[in-house]
Amino acid sequence: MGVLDDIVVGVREDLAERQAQVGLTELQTIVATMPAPRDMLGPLGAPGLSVIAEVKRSSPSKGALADIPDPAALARAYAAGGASAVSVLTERRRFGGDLSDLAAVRAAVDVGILRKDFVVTDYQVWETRAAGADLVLLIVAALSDADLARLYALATSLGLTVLVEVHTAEEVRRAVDLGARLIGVNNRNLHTLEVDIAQFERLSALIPPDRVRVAESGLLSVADVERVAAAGADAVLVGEALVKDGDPRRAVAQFIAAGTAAQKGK
Ligand SMILES: O=P(O)(O)OC[C@@H](O)[C@@H](O)c1c[nH]c2ccccc12
Repeated sequence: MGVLDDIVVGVREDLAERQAQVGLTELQTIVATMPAPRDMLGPLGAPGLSVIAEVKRSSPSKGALADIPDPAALARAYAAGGASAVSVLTERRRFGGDLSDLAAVRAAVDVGILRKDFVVTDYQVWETRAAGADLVLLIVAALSDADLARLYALATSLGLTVLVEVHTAEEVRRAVDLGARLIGVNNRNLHTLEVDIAQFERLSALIPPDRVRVAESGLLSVADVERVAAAGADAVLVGEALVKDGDPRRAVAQFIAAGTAAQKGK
């Protein structure tokens, strides 16, 4: 089994526990009382490079990255630096995240929030919406076409913006056929955990220009951000470089400025 399949097994076990605590009907009742999620395609597709800044404690590839005792404080720094959205990892076993991190971030910032997890069931989509997220990640490599289409339709009907994640040309085709408006190229192969920023450069050209393009993972320096911005990225999704930086607010602002200049220089 690749790493991705392994992770999904654990995710399904944890999910069964949460589902035993809070039923689907209860989630639906909560959602019915909530305001609509924020529009995210507008801000992410706007001129200039957008940053989606991630709250990430650890990862299967790198192990522990940062303790992050106060996710809300980190999210506030990201927003102050100009991040268009904050991504919150809610997977527990490998990434050290939790839905309570998302709730804390929701209470702290007014920018968009992406729930970053391995969503494979309808229940998780409702859970994402009930937690106050505006965006949800769907990973093409983890889903059949039928599941991908069903989860995409459900998320969209709940007002969520879906970030559809791809890593190969075939997955780009599946995302485009689905009608995905927001497509993220993960530079990390989730089966082997290998990272190659050139993956964005290769696949970006296959994504129609009317879609919003996100470069994800492995962007560690200003030069990395400039490279993907010049290759057509509308937004970048960054975790490690920001959680390890002593001044995340400055780091976000610097990525936005450098990436925006690199887009113009194309
Ligand atoms: O920490 P990095 O290399 O900047 O990566 C952030 C983000 O792209 C990464 O966390 C990620 C992208 N897609 C995922 C899917 C599941 C878990 C994690 C991810």
